[in-house]
Amino acid sequence: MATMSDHTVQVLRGEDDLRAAYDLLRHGLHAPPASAEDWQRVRGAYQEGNTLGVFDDTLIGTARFFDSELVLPGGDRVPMAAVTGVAVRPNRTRRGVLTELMHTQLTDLAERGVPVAGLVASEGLIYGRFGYGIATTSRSYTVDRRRAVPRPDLPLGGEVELFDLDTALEWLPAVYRDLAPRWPGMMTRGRYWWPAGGVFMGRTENPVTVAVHHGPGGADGYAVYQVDRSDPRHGAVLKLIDFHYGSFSAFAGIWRYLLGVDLVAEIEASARPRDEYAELLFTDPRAVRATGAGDDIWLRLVDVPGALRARERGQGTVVLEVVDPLLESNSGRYLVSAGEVSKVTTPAGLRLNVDTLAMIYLGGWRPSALAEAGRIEVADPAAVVAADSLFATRRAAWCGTFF
Ligand SMILES: CC(=O)SCCNC(=O)CCNC(=O)[C@H](O)C(C)(C)COP(=O)(O)OP(=O)(O)OC[C@H]1O[C@@H](n2cnc3c(N)ncnc32)[C@H](O)[C@@H]1OP(=O)(O)O
Repeated sequence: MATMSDHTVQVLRGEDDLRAAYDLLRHGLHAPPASAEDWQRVRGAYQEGNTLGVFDDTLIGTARFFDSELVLPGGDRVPMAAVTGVAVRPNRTRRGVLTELMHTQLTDLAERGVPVAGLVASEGLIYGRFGYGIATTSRSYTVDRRRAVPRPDLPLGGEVELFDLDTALEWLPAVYRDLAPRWPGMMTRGRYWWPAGGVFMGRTENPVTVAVHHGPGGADGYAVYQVDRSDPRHGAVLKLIDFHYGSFSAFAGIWRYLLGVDLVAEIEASARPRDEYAELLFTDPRAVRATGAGDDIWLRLVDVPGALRARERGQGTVVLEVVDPLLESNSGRYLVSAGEVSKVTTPAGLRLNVDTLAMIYLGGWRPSALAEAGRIEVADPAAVVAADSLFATRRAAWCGTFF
């Protein structure tokens, strides 16, 4: 495909090469080599033609993606390349191997016409230079079970049924698919997500339970969890591994169930939506304690005008000058309003890099905050006000899917 002086980048197709790519990833992440059984489970996540390998005398770098769809403000979806499996052999880092991979992958995605790419970053310094920006964020919280009493006005919720993980994995894909997505930034989980997603959910010594909530129309939410009893001084901690629902009533119903699980002192909810207000559930809002916050999904707008057109936009008109050194055809000035996105030659009110555009794309950050921080150059102060209103969303953006 592409060559550097001492590297070649290729699409990996053979079974041995794909397995080597998975082992290289595990090595890079300091995980032990995969057993034959692990590999058999994860193999299905490798979508044909989407895994790159860099070689010198051996495989020294890899990256792959699988097809997904991103839920946009307004509810429409766009195809998203979900990028994952990125690693460079530890004795070959910092000599441009990832750069080569990212350039090859993004050029390929642009040729395929994929409008956006997304990833979950292992570190914060890696992906900005390739045009990725933090598009969604999350907060983590714990609930003190003994203090958490449901408010009397809380919806009652429905019945909860319990399953072990292997049984649940047979139909959980359909439950997740049929839930109404509540947050911009959520993604579809197709057949290439579940093999690795299932392994990820089961990665604990403790039994994993799946609680499925049934509302009037059938399954409308579920919580995958494990209970950790390793610290007897604190009592057991129920840890949510995957938690999705299509309505507030399902949210409340699942919480009612979780509060009833015996021996549990605390319930830990990690990487949840910033506006998932568990505080609203309980008579004492301080039963909920925020324990952290962080970046969730990073996005790369591969086709800037296509991506901008696809999302619902608020009131206002602004001319944005976008700078994209890696995918040059994105660079230029765009008039953006509720009804129009078009390339123009008129002066721009705001100038920003493509990674910063990804940060405002799902409403995850306010343009005015980014302007204040120097991430957006302001030629016309009125353009900041317009951009705030154009890109605002009703709910905080959240992805909630690990890959
Ligand atoms: C989506 C996912 O899969 S996330 C998982 C990512 N993988 C991992 O974290 C596994 C462990 N890490 C690695 O395998 C490698 O260090 C990688 C893939 C992160 C980086 O690969 P490299 O080949 O070293 O990157 P490359 O040499 O192209 O670096 C390009 C630039 O980014 C910088 N950079 C790369 N990785 C990092 C990092 N982790 N921290 C800080 N800077 C970094 C380099 O210093 C370089 O900067 P420069 O151009 O100013 O010199």
